[in-house]
Amino acid sequence: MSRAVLSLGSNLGDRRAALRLALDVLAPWVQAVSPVYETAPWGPVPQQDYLNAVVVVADPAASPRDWLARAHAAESAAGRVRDVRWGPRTLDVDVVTVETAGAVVESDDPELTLPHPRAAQRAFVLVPWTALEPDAELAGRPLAAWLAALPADEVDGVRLVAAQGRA
Ligand SMILES: Nc1ncnc2c1ncn2[C@@H]1O[C@H](COP(=O)(O)OP(=O)(O)OP(=O)(O)O)[C@@H](O)[C@H]1O
Ligand SMILES: Nc1nc2c(c(=O)[nH]1)N=C(CO)CN2
Repeated sequence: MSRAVLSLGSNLGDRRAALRLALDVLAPWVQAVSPVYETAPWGPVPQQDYLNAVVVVADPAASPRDWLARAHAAESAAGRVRDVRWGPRTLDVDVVTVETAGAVVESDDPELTLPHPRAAQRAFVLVPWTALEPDAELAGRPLAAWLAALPADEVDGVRLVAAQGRA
């Protein structure tokens, strides 16, 4: 069994529609969908607030590359154009972590680095993931510990807007 945690984000166009589209593309594999949060932009690029959520997906046969391909398929369905790094986008789907047969996959391949190297610094990933799996670990450390290490204003910048995954 392959199980993955995917992060969804949108801050361009109809943000709710983009998250819904991602859930539609990923529907065959979705096990759980977090609440939706409105989040202050992370990173150096000034831009609009995002809607973010996290989904847990599973598939007996998927490889880590399959999850990346499915993430990219969802982004393409939302018309994502790749331009500015960390800039605004209709839909961003990142592969946060993958488990195969219960073991966390580790990879330093630039095309698919696992676990995602910046997830632990992102309240917009940690808060929705914690809502789904409060006892989960990332890179060997509980999510709560990563969150406690972040500046309070970054965590406060993640605001619940919809209690269920369908925004
Ligand atoms: N865990 C991962 N999840 C998604 N993409 C990844 C991952 N590891 C490496 N990549 C590579 O990163 C490339 C750029 O991805 P993307 O455009 O989503 O980056 P970004 O959202 O601007 O920045 P970030 O990677 O910090 O989220 C992708 O083409 C992909 O091959
Ligand atoms: N809050 C928030 N900030 C971001 C996000 C995101 O999904 N949420 N995605 C980015 C693209 O890399 C850059 N900054």
